[in-house]
Amino acid sequence: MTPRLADALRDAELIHDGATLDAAIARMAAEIHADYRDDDLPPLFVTVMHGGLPFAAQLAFALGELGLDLEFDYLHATRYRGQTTGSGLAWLHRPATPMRDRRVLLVDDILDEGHTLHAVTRWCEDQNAEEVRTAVLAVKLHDRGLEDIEADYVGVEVPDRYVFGYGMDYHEQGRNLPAIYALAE
Ligand SMILES: O=P(O)(O)OC[C@H]1O[C@H](OP(=O)(O)OP(=O)(O)O)[C@H](O)[C@@H]1O
Ligand code: HPA
Repeated sequence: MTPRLADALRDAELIHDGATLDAAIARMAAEIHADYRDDDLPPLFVTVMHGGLPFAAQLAFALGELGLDLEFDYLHATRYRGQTTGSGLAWLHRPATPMRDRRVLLVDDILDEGHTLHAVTRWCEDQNAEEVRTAVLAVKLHDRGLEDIEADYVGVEVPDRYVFGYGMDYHEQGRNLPAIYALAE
């Protein structure tokens, strides 16, 4: 039987509340705006589904308020598939927009071991993107990650525990919680 979100939430620890995440996203938007505002073309803003969706939406509105236009696309690559440990990466959807000579900004919820961002960054580079940058809402603190994988824009840090909320799932539940929680240990 699928574990229930309500049971997990009862014992979970609140790691970052909504106000903290809003502030982190506003700061990231200011950094991104400063880096892209002089470009002729808008950045190709690629949401990594499913987890990146809520963060990407908030970040896109924050950038719109600052006056930075974006061209949207998305990809879906998953290695957790509703589980709490990762395995091989499966591509479920690749972006359709030609990337040649574009500045691509990949937007995801979490950088954990780094395999997902590494693979999707490499794929965009193989499409001859001019540049590929990454924005993640959360980075997990541990030393199991791929070497040399760092996001260009980071919202918050989370402890080395399974976290959920703000896009991240607990057995495909809880993605629309407006805060980040850690499962009880
Ligand atoms: O750094 P990593 O260890 O590779 O983990 C990070 C990835 O894992 C999650 O995706 P998931 O595979 O759960 O797919 P989902 O977004 O559809 O839930 C998350 O959204 C990141 O894309
Ligand atoms: O801690 C996590 N929570 C949710 N999804 C994830 N994908 C990688 N790590 C995590």
